[in-house]
Amino acid sequence: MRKIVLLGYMGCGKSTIANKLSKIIEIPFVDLDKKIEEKINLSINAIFEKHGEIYFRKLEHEVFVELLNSPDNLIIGLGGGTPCYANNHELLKSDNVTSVYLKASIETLFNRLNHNKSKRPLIADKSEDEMKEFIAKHLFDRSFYYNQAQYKVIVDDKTVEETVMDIVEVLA
Ligand SMILES: Nc1ncnc2c1ncn2[C@@H]1O[C@H](COP(=O)(O)OP(=O)(O)O)[C@@H](O)[C@H]1O
Ligand SMILES: O=C(O)C1=C[C@@H](OP(=O)(O)O)[C@@H](O)[C@H](O)C1
Ligand SMILES: [Mg+2]
Repeated sequence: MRKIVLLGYMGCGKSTIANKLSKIIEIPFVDLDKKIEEKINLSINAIFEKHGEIYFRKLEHEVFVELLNSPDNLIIGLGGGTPCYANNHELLKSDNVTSVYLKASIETLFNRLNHNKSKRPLIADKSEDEMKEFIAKHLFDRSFYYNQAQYKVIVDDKTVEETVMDIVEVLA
């Protein structure tokens, strides 16, 4: 069954946009991070703290594969790192998957993440100056994987509704 997969850097809006898109196109939304948290009954922060990032990436891969193999039509909101580990980007090329990269500038990401970092272990402890540099470098490293997506939607200066409508057009 069809899977619509939203990917992109932390803070680009995957979870927010997927939630709204789900209501409009009437396909259920599953957030990969939430599914991971439910599976082992720990928050993302606690998984990183107790078990480390490598364990998280393994779990993330397993849950992503489970979702892709589920018999339902689904919108899947990935974590920012999902396409960049365990060859997950190859899974985006499956016939039943439509992948959409929500592309945000460093400035947009910085503005959104600066007030919203406590639940994101990779940036939680960073100062403002460190954040800007970290996002710039990290986004550069990850762009290769994000650019594997079938479609790209720019999210800068758009409302949630505008981005959702752009995705609806791409999917039509
Ligand atoms: N136009 C917008 N589109 C999407 N998110 C926005 C927008 N403006 C502000 N935000 C905020 O940015 C944050 C995006 O976070 P989230 O949806 O969790 O992104 P991701 O899942 O990609 O990390 C949310 O706090 C959301 O309310
Ligand atoms: O970019 C990353 O490596 C991560 C992004 C997070 O998801 P969001 O992109 O939804 O914040 C979450 O999976 C974890 O904190 C790691
Ligand atoms: Mg998210």
